[in-house]
Amino acid sequence: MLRSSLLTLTRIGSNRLMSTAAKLTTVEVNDKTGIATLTMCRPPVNGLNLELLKDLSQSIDEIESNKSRGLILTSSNPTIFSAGLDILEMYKPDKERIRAFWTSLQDVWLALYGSSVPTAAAINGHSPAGGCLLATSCEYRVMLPKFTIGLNETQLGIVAPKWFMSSFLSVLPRRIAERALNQGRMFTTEEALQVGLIDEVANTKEEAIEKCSAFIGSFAKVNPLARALTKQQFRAADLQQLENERVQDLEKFLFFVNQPAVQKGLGLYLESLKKKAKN
Ligand SMILES: CCCCCCCC/C=C\CC(=O)SCCNC(=O)CCNC(=O)[C@H](O)C(C)(C)COP(=O)(O)OP(=O)(O)OC[C@H]1O[C@@H](n2cnc3c(N)ncnc32)[C@H](O)[C@@H]1OP(=O)(O)O
Repeated sequence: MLRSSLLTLTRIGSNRLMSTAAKLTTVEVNDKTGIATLTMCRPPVNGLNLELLKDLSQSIDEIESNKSRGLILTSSNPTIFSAGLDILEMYKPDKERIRAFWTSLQDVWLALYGSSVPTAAAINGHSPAGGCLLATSCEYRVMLPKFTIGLNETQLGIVAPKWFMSSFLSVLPRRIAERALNQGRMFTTEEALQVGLIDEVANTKEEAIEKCSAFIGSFAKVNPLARALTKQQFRAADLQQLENERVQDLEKFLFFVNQPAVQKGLGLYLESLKKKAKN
């Protein structure tokens, strides 16, 4: 039975819907294909805060242990896949909470990038920074037109850690990845397709999910264990590097984020977002 004690399970047509009590994510398993759709639903912008990250971890673990045939990551917001890390977690942070926050982000990345099941992202909205990290941790990306995706950290005066770069580099040629990261470049859907940051464009979320399902279905005749071990061998060095350096990575993040100049930059950026929202 596809559920844990923290999950409720409902049936919608041929799909089983599992959702966490807090409902920051839902997991819907298609009974015909066996593919799980993991949907982020944290209004207003799917900002990755501690609770959403914990939910994501739990849902990925569920999908992994329930032997779903694949995982499709998407958003319930019609214009935003994820706005990336919730800046409020990093601005004037609480000492204990920010440790748990960063550790949970590491957990999500390790689980998603290292997942044994085929993964795809149906990017149905903007996907900056941490949103791009989630999308590039998947094996395949289908995006809707007129949105943007990229690692814009340098634009915010912050530095993407090595493992963000690993995900980016698993998708893009090194020269393009390096330049885009240095510039903090956000790509339009069309540009992302051109450089290979995404694999396909779809006109609707449903079409994006179909295309992701078709990608996952392309492994139907491949031995699942051989496929999973092959994927993990490709990703082993990146995963091992973070496993080995988890504590140092956390300390580096804490040191960096607590620098007065970084706090000032984050404050100004938050203000500019709020001003933009008011206009
Ligand atoms: C070596 C170790 C060092 C480690 C250093 C740290 C590394 C950190 C790594 C990753 C960084 C990140 O992920 S930082 C987050 C980056 N994200 C962004 O820059 C996106 C910012 N948001 C936007 O561009 C837009 O909001 C949007 C395109 C995503 C959506 O636009 P839309 O017009 O639809 O919505 P609004 O802009 O009006 O926003 C609504 C509402 O949400 C608030 N908001 C938006 N994004 C964030 C966010 N990331 N965190 C917190 N809050 C966010 C925005 O302020 C509005 O709030 P109010 O309604 O209260 O005004």
